[in-house]
Amino acid sequence: MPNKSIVVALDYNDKAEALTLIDKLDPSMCRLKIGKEMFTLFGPTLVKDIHHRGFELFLDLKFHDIPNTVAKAVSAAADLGVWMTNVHASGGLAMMQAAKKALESYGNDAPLLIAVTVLTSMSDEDLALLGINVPASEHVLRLAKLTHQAGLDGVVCSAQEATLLKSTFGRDFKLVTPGIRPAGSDVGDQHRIMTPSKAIAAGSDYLVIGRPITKAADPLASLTAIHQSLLAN
Ligand SMILES: O=c1ccn([C@@H]2O[C@H](COP(=O)(O)O)[C@@H](O)[C@H]2O)c(=O)[nH]1
Repeated sequence: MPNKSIVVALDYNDKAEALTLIDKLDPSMCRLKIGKEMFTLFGPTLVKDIHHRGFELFLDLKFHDIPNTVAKAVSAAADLGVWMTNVHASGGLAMMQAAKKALESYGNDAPLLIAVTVLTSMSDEDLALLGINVPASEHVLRLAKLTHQAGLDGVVCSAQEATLLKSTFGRDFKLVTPGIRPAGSDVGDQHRIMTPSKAIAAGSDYLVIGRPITKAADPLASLTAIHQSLLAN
C-alpha cells in the first residue's frame, strides 16, 4: 500500500510545532520518524505522545557502540513499543548480532531492526576521504551483506541502491530509503537522492521524507501530492 510506505521525518526543535503537524495527519496516511534531535530534546514522553495519537514510530537513533551497550539500547527502544529502530552496520557483525539477540524475548512485539549502510548525505568523494575507495553502492552492498548475515530485518540505504539490494537479498529484506526528493524540491545536504515514485519502482519499501514535507508552506498538501504521485505510478 503506497501511502503507508511514507515515513515522515520529524526533525523539529519545537514540540508544539511537531504536534501541530501530527494532528493534521492520519495514521492511515503515513508512519512517523523521530531521530537524535527530537529524542534528545523530548525523550520517551514524545514517543508516548505520538503513540497516543495512533501512529507507528520509527525511532531513528542509529546506535553504534560496543555490542553490550547497543543490545541494551535496542532493548530500551523495544520497551518503548516503537515500530522500527536501527543501528549502524559499520558497528560490525557482533554488534548487530547482539542487537538482534536482545530483541528475541519480545517475540512478535519486537520492533523491526534495521542497519544504516552509507548515509544518503555521503557521496563517493566523502567515502574516499574516509579511506573507502569504492563507489558508495559497493560499500552499501558490503554492509548490507553483513546486516543480512546478522539476521536483521533490512537496511537504510539510498533508493539508488534499491534495485541492487532487492535483487541480491529478496523482497523480505526491507529497504528504508531517506534522500527522497520530489522533482524540483531542495536537495539540501542529501547526495544520493531519488523521487518518491522512482524509489518505489526501484524497490524501496519505506520512503523517509522530512523537509520536502515539514518545510513546505503546506505540509499536508505536500504529503498529499506525494501520495498522488505514488498512486499515479
Ligand atoms: O542515510 C540516512 C539515514 C537517515 N537519514 C534521516 O532521514 C531524514 C531525512 O530527512 P530529509 O529532510 O528528507 O532530508 C533525516 O531525519 C535524517 O536524519 C538520512 O537522511 N539518511
